[in-house]
Amino acid sequence: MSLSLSCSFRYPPGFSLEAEFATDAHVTALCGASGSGKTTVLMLIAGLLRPRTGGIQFGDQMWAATAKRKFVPAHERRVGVMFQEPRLFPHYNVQQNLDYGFRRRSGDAAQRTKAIETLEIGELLNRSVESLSGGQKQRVALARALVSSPQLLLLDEPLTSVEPALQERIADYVKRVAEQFAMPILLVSHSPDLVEQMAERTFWVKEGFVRA
Ligand SMILES: Nc1ncnc2c1ncn2[C@@H]1O[C@H](COP(=O)(O)OP(=O)(O)OP(=O)(O)O)[C@@H](O)[C@H]1O
Repeated sequence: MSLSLSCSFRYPPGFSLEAEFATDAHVTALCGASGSGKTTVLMLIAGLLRPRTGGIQFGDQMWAATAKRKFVPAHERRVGVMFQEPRLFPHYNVQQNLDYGFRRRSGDAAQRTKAIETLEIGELLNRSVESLSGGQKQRVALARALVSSPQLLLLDEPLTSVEPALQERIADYVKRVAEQFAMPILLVSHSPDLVEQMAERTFWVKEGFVRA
């Protein structure tokens, strides 16, 4: 499944972005310094921001085309997003957070079991989200995004708070999910090492420019 962006965006106070790239890799990375615009690209793809000019296409679906005044809203794109700060439901426990992702999009039971095992969250299922560490929350958020079976998964700095011993395993797992479940993944990272481990294709983001 291919994703292509040819668009621009500007935050009112000044930061502007131009993205011009296309990929059909299982795992694609956007790599760049802090403040270069990586999260802004993810938000445009997720439909949480609207391009100022140009368009965004995923497979045969045109998600945004400013010339045609077309904009498909976030909830119609079936995109899973894991933000840098895990956005879990604080009043639900871990199990209930996973159930939310699973039921919402009739997920795959084998994938759910595998996600729990690989991310080592089996012992956390009855814990409240508030009691988890940053790395534990990140693993739960990643599992929730995976079990909701999106057609595209966006991960913002997925392994930053995960301890190094687990990072490699999770990186391998994410790669396998992208291949086996036909779920392309676009991830954002400032770490070239991590990107090298996970992604088949990398695009560099520099001061608001992303180019193939
Ligand atoms: N809501 C906003 N309003 C105005 N400017 C913003 C807004 N959100 C982000 N910016 C600015 O846009 C630029 C790009 O931000 P973005 O979050 O996309 O960068 P990033 O590469 O993901 O950074 P980091 O790696 O630190 O998360 C930054 O200069 C940031 O200050």
